[in-house]
Amino acid sequence: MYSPPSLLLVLLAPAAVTLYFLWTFLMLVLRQARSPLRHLPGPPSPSFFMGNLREMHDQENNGLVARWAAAYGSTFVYRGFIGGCRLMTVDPLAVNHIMSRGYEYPKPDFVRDALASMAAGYEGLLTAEGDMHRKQRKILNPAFSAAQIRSLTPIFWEKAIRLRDIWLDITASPKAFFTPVDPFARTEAPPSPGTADPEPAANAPLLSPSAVTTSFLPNPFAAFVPSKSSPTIPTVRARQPAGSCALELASDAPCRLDVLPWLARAALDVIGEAGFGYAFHSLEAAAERRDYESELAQAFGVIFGTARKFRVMTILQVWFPVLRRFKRENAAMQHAQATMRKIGTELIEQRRAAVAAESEAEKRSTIEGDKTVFDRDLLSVLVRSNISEVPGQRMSMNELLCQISTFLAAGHETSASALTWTLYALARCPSAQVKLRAELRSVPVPSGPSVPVSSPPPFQSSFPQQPSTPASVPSSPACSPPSSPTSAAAAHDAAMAALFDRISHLPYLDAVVREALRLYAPITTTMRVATQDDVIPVAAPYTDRRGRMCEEIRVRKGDIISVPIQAMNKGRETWGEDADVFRPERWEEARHREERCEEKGEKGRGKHVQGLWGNMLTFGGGNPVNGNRSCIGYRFALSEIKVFLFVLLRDIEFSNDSAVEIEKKVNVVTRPCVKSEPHRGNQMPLYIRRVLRSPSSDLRTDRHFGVS
Ligand code: HEM
Repeated sequence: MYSPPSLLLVLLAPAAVTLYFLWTFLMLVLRQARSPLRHLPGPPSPSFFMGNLREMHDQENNGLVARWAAAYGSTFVYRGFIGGCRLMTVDPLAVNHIMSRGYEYPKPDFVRDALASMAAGYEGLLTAEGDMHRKQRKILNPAFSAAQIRSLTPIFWEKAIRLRDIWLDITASPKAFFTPVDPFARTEAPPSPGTADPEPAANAPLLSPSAVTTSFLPNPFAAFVPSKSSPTIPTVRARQPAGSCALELASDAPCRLDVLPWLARAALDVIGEAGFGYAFHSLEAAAERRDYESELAQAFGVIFGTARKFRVMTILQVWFPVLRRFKRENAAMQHAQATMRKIGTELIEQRRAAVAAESEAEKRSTIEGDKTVFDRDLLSVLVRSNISEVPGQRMSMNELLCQISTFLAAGHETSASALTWTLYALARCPSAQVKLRAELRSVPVPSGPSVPVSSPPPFQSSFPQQPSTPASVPSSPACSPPSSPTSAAAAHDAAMAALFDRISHLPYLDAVVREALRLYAPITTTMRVATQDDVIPVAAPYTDRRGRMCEEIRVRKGDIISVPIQAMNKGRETWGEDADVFRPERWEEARHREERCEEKGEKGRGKHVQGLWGNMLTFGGGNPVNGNRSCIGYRFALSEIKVFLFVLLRDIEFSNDSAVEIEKKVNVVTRPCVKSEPHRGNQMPLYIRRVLRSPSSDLRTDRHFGVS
């Protein structure tokens, strides 16, 4: 029976709530006022409420961090909400100290919250902290070993070849093609169904979703717009790009193509199959202009794509954690999350059965003295950890489901962004492109009869998938003629594996990838919070606001720290006066310098930043003992990028229209935008054309779309 709340309760409840808010606010203001960071130099704050956050919105295009560093030194503070000081440092020693203490300097709660909505919770590798993270990292590491990544390369080859063939088809008949909807274009308001014009005039405004970015909160990745309700966007226009030069003998007129959605789709297909044996068929869906996407792709898009607008509530949730419980989730989001869970569970169950069967077979083969290679692909690793009886190696079902979302998200948009910017850099630097193509073409590729590529069996869902067509590439001429499909496949795999090894060590390809990832780091900034008072060493002493010379940075528990990855990758002290210029040769020069030093028995120049890769922070940094938060998928990404560049660049010439100004828009991942067309959202229009004397028959795939 309903009993009315007592009057005392009615009076006390609002008072308690008010007290909570006042107390929390007071504590926050007090904490900020007592932070030793307040003594550090830094730019003036244009707004009490927003601090410098609005200024930072466009920091990747206006060199803000470099300007601040020039004005205030390598270590300074900027202001966050209600004037809170946030540390920003480009000092390598300080950055190493922070990044190598992943558990003492975790991601701030508001960053974790934003990532958690993308990674479906707090139990994925991106969002887990402390012991849970340590355990997960240990379990997952084998799935990202060099040998394991090598075994995934057939999928990279297949997708790269498919994309190349689609693009070559486009160069052959540009009018027949349309730019697909970017599966991860951030949308503000999805266009209403039925507005799509299948063949609008070439100069018609593009009905692209408009971009929404917030620089102060790392928003979950982006929006998937099911093509049913989305416009088809014609950006293929036969027009000579201003300032383009004939790089080599090229056929056809160059046609304008928004490469971003194609690369996003290719990368999604790669991580789906390589990570979980799930065939998104995202490239095919676009190439065949199908009006449906896979069930998981749709759900994925809704979850990651809900554009997070700047709301007062968002800020309040940063200050008052209790408000985070009142996050609204609409019906579409709930449905998408349920779908993700359902498919995730099905994927896991399917693989669990396979792993159990394999386990039995292994037991038998051990008895018989035979040796079975145990699968180490990501999903199998996850599933095995779920059934493990060792507590330290066991992940719960919820952790498993979080990892699926985490890796789908973390593993595809970053790679797509990296590839997009690399093509852009090469389009703007014809000499580098020609040099790279010459190197790539100097590598003989296997030729011969087509044989099926061995890739993980596609996941069977209720989604009306196309029958999976295995990619085919020729087997190596060096191999003896295949006597059976199995031996032919093995021969082919061996030939392609050898080709992969070869391209992994191509010096100019490596230099191009490094230089592109230096200048166009897909993740431009990361944030950390101090969990205890600490003293951070610096390489360059600085003068604080009181005129004192400081040789360290004092931080207090709760202080927020920004690590400007991109700005550090462009630091003149490390990279020289031409740090802003795309010049792959700098990597060759550095290598020669190091070789000379080694010959003389001297130590090299030494690392400036102990980043995971190439002295850069592009893939983050970390220390296995005290919290390794560096990118677990960096080998995966580098292999994927190199294979795609190898396949695409050999046959296709890329150029750009120098009148079209491209800007960076940061939304966790850095994506391109045309400055004069912000309403069109993220895009990267380039001009492509087939390079003549193309060895396009060298690397082939059984295409079930397009023309030859
Ligand atoms: C060019 C491509 C990529 C770039 C530039 C990149 C960059 C990064 C960076 C900077 C971090 C650290 C973030 C931080 O500390 O705040 C990170 C973490 C991570 N990356 Fe990547 N990533 C790429 C590709 C991938 C791929 C392909 C995968 C998976 C297949 C992946 C999975 C992850 C995961 C799971 C984490 C979290 C690791 C942890 O906290 O232990 N990334 N990535």
